[in-house]
Amino acid sequence: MAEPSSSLSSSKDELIQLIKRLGTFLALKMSNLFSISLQKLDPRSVGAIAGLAVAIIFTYRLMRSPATPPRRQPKRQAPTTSTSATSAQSSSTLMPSGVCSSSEDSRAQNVVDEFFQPVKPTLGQIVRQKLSEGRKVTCRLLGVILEESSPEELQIKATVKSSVLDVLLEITKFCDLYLMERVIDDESEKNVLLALENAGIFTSGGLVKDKVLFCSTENGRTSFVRQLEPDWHIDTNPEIVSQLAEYFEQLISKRQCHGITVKQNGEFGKGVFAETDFEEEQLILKDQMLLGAQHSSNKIDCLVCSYCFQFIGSIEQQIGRKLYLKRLGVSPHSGCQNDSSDEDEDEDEHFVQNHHNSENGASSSSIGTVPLPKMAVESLMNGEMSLPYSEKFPLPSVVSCPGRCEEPFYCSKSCAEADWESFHSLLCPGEKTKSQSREALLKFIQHANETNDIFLLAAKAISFTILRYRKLKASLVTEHEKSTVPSTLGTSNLSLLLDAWKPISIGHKRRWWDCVSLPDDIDASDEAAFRMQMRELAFTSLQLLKEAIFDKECEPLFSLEIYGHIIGMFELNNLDLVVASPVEDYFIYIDDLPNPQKKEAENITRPYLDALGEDYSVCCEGTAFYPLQSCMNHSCCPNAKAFKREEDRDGQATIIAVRPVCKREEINISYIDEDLPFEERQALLADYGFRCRCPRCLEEEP
Ligand SMILES: C[S@@+](CC[C@H](N)C(=O)[O-])C[C@H]1O[C@@H](n2cnc3c(N)ncnc32)[C@H](O)[C@@H]1O
Repeated sequence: MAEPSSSLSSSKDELIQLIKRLGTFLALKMSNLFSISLQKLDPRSVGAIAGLAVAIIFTYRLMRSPATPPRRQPKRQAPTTSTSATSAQSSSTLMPSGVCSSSEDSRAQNVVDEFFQPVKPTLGQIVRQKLSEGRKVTCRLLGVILEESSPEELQIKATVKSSVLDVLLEITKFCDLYLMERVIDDESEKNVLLALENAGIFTSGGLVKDKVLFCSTENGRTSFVRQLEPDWHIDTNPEIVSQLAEYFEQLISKRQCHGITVKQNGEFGKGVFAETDFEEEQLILKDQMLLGAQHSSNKIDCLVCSYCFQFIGSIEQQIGRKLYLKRLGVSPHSGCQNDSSDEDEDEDEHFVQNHHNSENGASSSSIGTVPLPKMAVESLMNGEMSLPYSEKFPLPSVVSCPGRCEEPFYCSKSCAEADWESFHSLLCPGEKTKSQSREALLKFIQHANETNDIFLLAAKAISFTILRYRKLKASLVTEHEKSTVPSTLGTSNLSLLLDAWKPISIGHKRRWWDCVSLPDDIDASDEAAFRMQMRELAFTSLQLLKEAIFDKECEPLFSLEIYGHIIGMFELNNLDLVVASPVEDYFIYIDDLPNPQKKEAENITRPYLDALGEDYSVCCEGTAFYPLQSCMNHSCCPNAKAFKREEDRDGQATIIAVRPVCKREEINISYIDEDLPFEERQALLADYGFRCRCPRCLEEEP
């Protein structure tokens, strides 16, 4: 074994100093790294590893997900999202994709490496081991890759540390590496790029210039990291690491749920942990959704506020509207209508007949729907007719869209304004829209309704980010106008966009077409072609959206990569949005009345109940992304569940303890029906990209 060189001893001194300054955990981590390098590597490599070790001290393990999730058939049990769109499933048009990703190449390389395991591990193997097979790494430049330690120095020159070059090149071989730094001016950017170029990082290593990112603030770096979601981030500034946790602290304090915290769970990314003890059935968290949408097909059944998702109007309006739309034959997908005017006379006949039946105590509600005459339906809709005891179930009155489009309705002016400000102003096909083309918008909406309504939620995510970006920019302009400090405007558009994207960046993501579960009717041999079709479907949807709301300053948002990751985030994180219907409560109330009130009330309500048929009261159904709940990991023996109580009548997610939870315990929910047998559970969880190793699974594993 070669002797340590002098550069090695100075690196060793540097490490000893750092070990003294830092806590036991970090010291252990670093000394492990160092001891391997001392024993197995030649001096040059030892110097390189030691150089990187200085940086790794402040690494932050981020959002780690398994590199190659095992994929199985079938499926998630209750896909809250998207998944596969019907129009894209026809096997006759399936084409093999023939695509081989760079990550597949590097995986192949890994296998080869492992097969021919040399006696001494190579530098590549050690780096890989240290990064625990992480596939994406972000790293700051100052003090880690570069000799310089301040942005001011970069204005004059930039010098790549020779001691880290080998490790850096090694990382670029199997990881997606992004380098980032705060710079003061364009000259600094040029100096950095030149230094990296001269060091051969763009030629010998796999790095491209686009992956060297510059921002004008320290916060910008945090935003980059959030956006890129690396497995590892390497930094010299411990504040950056703590900033990454700050967002969740703010959310927790806003929701006034002080009993929890979000931190790395040490195995599979973020997790939610108890900060206090919880009793069985105690509320752990009420999480306000970040993005949510009612399913298109559910809009006929329930009229809800498009922002908070509570039922609106009145019991009469809920029933009348549903019967009215049913009469018109409105299809949730096409919005098409059948002319039913000729049938009115027949229906009057039915109504009389049915009314008699109900007076005789006969019920047809379980047999099928019995249509009502037009007038009876319309008088319910327009408030002329009121149902007995409906005043016991008051609902907020309906507020229309401020942009004067036909569709979203709200429970209050404040919800209407909040929706307008956050999402809808860009997506409104009404006359006051802020989109660039109402026609294009209508085409996008129609395409989503005909294929997959998850695209409507993805559009919300993009609109949300653009509108946030514009607000952030406007507030910067206002600040600049007030102050005499030189403006940083113009140099920081990307960092501003990343700030706007921050709330969405935190969700665990994979590309939709890579993680969407394979539908039952698609043969495993057609999987590649199916995934290709999903990608193409997303591409078409994105083009339509682009025509409607494209914004040059937010161009990165309109890439297929981002669009795919947004939808993939819904796939892996979303909860079903469920709000119970007050119509059900109403009919139960009538049924529970004592006689003779019950009989009198039923004489009026029975025809409506019969006309509604079996699905007389349907919940509001949709899908939503919840920022805190989405950090909860899965267990087949969970200590919590997402559960709507009687009083939870809006779109918030409610997480309840299912057994006593102790302080510092991780809060787990089950993503699937945990009563299923072991193999079925694992098959369903494969769609989330992991194999469960909770205590129950370990015990039940054959
Ligand atoms: C809803 S997210 C949970 C939060 C996630 N850990 C993060 O960092 O954002 C779901 C993802 O977390 C990971 N995950 C959750 N529970 C897990 C478990 N029991 N074992 C392994 N990975 C898990 C999987 O990658 C899954 O797709």
